[in-house]
Amino acid sequence: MATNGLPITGKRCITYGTFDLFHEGHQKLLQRARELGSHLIVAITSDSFDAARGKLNVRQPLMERIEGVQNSGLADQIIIEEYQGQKVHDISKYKIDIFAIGSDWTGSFDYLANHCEVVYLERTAGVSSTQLRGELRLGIVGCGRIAQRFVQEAKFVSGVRVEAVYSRLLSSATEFASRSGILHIFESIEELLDTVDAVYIASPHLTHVPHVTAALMSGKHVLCEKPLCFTRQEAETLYKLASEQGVVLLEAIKTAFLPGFRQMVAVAQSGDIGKICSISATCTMLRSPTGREYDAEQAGGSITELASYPLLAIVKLLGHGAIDSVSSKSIRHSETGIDILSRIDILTDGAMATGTVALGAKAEGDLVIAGTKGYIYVPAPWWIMTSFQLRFEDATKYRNFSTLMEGDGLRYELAEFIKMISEGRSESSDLTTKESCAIAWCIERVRSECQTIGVQ
Ligand SMILES: NC(=O)C1=CN([C@@H]2O[C@H](COP(=O)(O)OP(=O)(O)OC[C@H]3O[C@@H](n4cnc5c(N)ncnc54)[C@H](OP(=O)(O)O)[C@@H]3O)[C@@H](O)[C@H]2O)C=CC1
Ligand SMILES: O=C1OC[C@@H](O)[C@H](O)[C@H]1O
Repeated sequence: MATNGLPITGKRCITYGTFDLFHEGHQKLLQRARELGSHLIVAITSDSFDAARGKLNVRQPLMERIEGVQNSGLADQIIIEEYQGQKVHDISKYKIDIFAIGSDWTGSFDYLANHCEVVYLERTAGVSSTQLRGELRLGIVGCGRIAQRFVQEAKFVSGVRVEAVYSRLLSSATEFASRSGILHIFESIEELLDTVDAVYIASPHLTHVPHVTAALMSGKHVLCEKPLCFTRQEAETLYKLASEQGVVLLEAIKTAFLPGFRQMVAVAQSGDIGKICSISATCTMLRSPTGREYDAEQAGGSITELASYPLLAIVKLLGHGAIDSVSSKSIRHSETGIDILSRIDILTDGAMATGTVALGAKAEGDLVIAGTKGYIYVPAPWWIMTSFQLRFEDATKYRNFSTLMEGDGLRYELAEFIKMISEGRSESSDLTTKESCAIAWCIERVRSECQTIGVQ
């Protein structure tokens, strides 16, 4: 008898894994799996499947991981695992007798016992891909709403451990640390910086520049919440400092790192919609007038809180060097004076863009990118996009795109940050230094020349 062209002489065994940085533990596991039968199939996870299930810090691309398994000489056949539920299909397709997997998964695959024998293999103690990748010790500065979400998301990114926290108030940091299982709490940012390899700055806007500066000065990699700063000069100074110190500085505009946004940018730039001539991006989030976002002393307002998102789309799609003019109009809050709704207009040679942001008005948060041949429509909330549609004059010729986004999306920026550090890269193509500086420049122009058209 033959299955997929392969003769069967005994039991057929299958095992699954990522096999990143192929090591002795993998070798021994495959050896044990091989001894269970006469034909061993090794299923290696595809890059996109790993990303979709939240395994975001795999060092080697699929081809290199395949090579690692091949070089072991232990696999009779290698296949790729691409989707959830594939194991059941594989067992039937390849006429599998035994499903084998490391004992760290004990219990997880008992459901396959209806299809074949399930064996959990002993793992080699003291060696793992995680160990080989090493774990970056991350400190968090500020422990408010975004930090709370971030610390949960960080659990899904391998190669990093949130180790310490510093906040303005020791009581806040202590409470946050005990809720999140963080070991070290510090009363000063300097003490925190002494203990970690990298920091995530999640404190309010006006603290970003001093905190980032302190971290870079002490040679730490920095992931900083948006907006990184309010002027181009500040942005350029910070990136120069990062480069001089040989560390990574990344602005955490989460949208830039989402699989959906990456794909949308690629489609927009593919020529399918022709030449981009107009962008309209709206981002509104109602916030309490008593919160940080309405506090003028803390640089509150719709522009500082939300403009990073539309500006990211505009700068990414029109080009960081293409912007000729930036202007804006705002409606302000009668009591605090902050802008509760602002419209930013950007012109380039041959294209125009509008970003609308609001903390005190609600609108459809969609994104429309118009081109000479068609347009892209991204439904609300586009800044955490998971789908978009390509549309044309002939309304029947649309194409739908959808991508998986795990959690609330923050894990992707962290995964890119960790990858940059491990690969010794100072630039991310998702959000380049120049793009981040251009966004800071637009915020600077808008803040200095904004026309108030009324109060509410
Ligand atoms: N990417 C995203 O989706 C989001 C990004 N953000 C960005 O993150 C930043 C923080 O926003 P958010 O979490 O909403 O804010 P919060 O007001 O909820 O939290 C801010 C935290 O910073 C602490 N803090 C205040 N001043 C200082 C200081 N001088 N030094 C250290 N810590 C300080 C406060 O703690 P304490 O009790 O100690 O004063 C508080 O825990 C903003 O810049 C915002 O734009 C915000 C939300 C979402
Ligand atoms: O960037 C943001 O996105 C999420 C919101 O909750 C937050 O206020 C804003 O800063």
